[in-house]
Amino acid sequence: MSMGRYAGMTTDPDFSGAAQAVLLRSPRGATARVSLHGGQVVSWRNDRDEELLFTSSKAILKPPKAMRGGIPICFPQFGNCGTLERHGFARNRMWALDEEHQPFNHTDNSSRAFVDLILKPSEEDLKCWPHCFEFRLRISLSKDGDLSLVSRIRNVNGKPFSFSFAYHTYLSVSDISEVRIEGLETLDYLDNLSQRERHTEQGDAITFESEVDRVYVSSPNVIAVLDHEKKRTFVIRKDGLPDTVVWNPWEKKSKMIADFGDEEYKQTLCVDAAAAERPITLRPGEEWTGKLEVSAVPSTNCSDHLDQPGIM
Ligand SMILES: O=P(O)(O)OC[C@H]1O[C@@H](O)[C@H](O)[C@@H](O)[C@@H]1O
Repeated sequence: MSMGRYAGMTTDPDFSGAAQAVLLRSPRGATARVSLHGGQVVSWRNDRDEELLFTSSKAILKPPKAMRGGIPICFPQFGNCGTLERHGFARNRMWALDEEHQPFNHTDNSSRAFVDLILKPSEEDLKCWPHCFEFRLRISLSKDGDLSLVSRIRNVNGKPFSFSFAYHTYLSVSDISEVRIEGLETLDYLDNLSQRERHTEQGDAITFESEVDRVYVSSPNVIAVLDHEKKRTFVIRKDGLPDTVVWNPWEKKSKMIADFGDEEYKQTLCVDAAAAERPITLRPGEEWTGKLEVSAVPSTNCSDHLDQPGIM
């Protein structure tokens, strides 16, 4: 693996998974670990070394399946809406470092630690999803430790293809009953717990008392997840991704998931920037970009962050 051409990046000697991983370190000491298996962010820590993403104590760190936690990439299918394995194959594949290192024009890299990964379909992938693509993923940490993921998917096929997508983000929270989401009020959502029936959210911030599995459609590009007990707010910004998926398996479902602890539903909330309701279609030669940026800020300062409109 060539090092040094990626700012702030080294191989990760501490990662106990079987796949190779890299460690990003921001100038102020925040870190992110990225596994080449799945192109998955498996850890994100602030400059006080507090972990901000959830990893299950029962997570299986060995391929072929994605580890339970961090940020698995769902592509080319979100959920079970299609013929592929749930959430598509990208999260279960080995990614490579992108040696071509193409410039991502919209990003100022001078103060970021970053790594570029690439996924191309294997012969096996093409048998179940016969579309040639190049998926470039840049994962970066800003000077202040904000985590960003930029995906660029190019159609290198002779025919159009369509896909759905999500950054399946397992946030670490103190206790799910102390958490609320602001920014999804009054929106329509598809309820995965009742055959994707369409409902409209009430006017209040979203809180949690039971299993939730919803696709909020056409959601705003900035939302906030407030953790009252930790006095921490995650500010989630997205671009190119119309929907937000909110998932917590709660008590009964947790017990049915082999690589998830019975009580761990209390310590995590999945909030995914996604293109889930309507697929994205790319004509030959076209490229799509979908961005996610997550900041973790003390709740008292979060209004400053919510006022900042742009992403990356
Ligand atoms: O267990 P998996 O395949 O990682 O999926 C976890 C969950 O991911 C969520 O995004 C889906 O909305 C849920 O329906 C699903 O159960």
